[in-house]
Amino acid sequence: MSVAAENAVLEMRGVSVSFTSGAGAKRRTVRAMNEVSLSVAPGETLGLVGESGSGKTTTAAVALGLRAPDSGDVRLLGRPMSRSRRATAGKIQAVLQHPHWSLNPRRRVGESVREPLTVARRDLDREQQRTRVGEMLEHVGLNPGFADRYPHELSGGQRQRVSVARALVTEPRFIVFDEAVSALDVAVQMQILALIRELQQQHRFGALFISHDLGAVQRVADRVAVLFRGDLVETAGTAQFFAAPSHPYSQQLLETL
Ligand SMILES: Nc1ncnc2c1ncn2[C@@H]1O[C@H](COP(=O)(O)OP(=O)(O)OP(=O)(O)O)[C@@H](O)[C@H]1O
Repeated sequence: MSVAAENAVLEMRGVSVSFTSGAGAKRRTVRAMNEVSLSVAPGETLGLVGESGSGKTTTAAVALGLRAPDSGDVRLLGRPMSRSRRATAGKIQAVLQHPHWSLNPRRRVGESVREPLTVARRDLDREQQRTRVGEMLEHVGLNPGFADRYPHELSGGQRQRVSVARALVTEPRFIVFDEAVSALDVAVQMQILALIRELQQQHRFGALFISHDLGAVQRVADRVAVLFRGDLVETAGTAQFFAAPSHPYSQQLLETL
């Protein structure tokens, strides 16, 4: 085991997931993940790239403890991954493509940011939780007064800042960003990517940054892992990957950049 894997926040070893769909002659099985091994160290961002259908979303679901693999080993902070929400509460968070998947449109954003605390930080009373929410909003560059607004009153970039605040509020050790900037304008993407980097330096969370956008990955990731039809075909340092990708599929991906 490598030194990085020993104290990894997330580690997958030989993880496989298959899906079977259809019936009779149309029945088919897809290997969404085939013996995938990867690790994410504290304070590190692993970029995960690959074309549509390569297994990125499935890998995210396994990394978040939402899907148990058919085989292989998944460890969070050195312990076997639990699928119990209570066991992982506060330790893992996700930032998804569309803030409306994590922000309830009928709830003021302060309540959405507070919600993870109600599960993970029962030691804090409501007032303490509200104070923490205000601090978090400021931390992601929003006025604490945004807590009283509804998601539709915010711009796309502001909403994604709220999603980042919600993800960070419990001080998680590991965050999955799944196409987290893909729906934003380029200028706003840059701001959010810079924010993620800045927050990571302060909080040292490990991150899995999933994106089909290689430019975004180049900006935010320390290492890059490439999925091709469920196989992890290459893992390399970001500079090395973009300068000289070793796998033919990686080279092909970079040609489209
Ligand atoms: N619930 C499911 N039932 C059947 N097949 C599935 C299911 N989820 C995923 N698959 C298949 O598994 C493979 C990997 O899918 P996955 O969504 O993980 O890829 P992806 O890289 O995230 O794609 P995209 O970028 O389009 O979201 C695909 O062939 C997909 O069709």
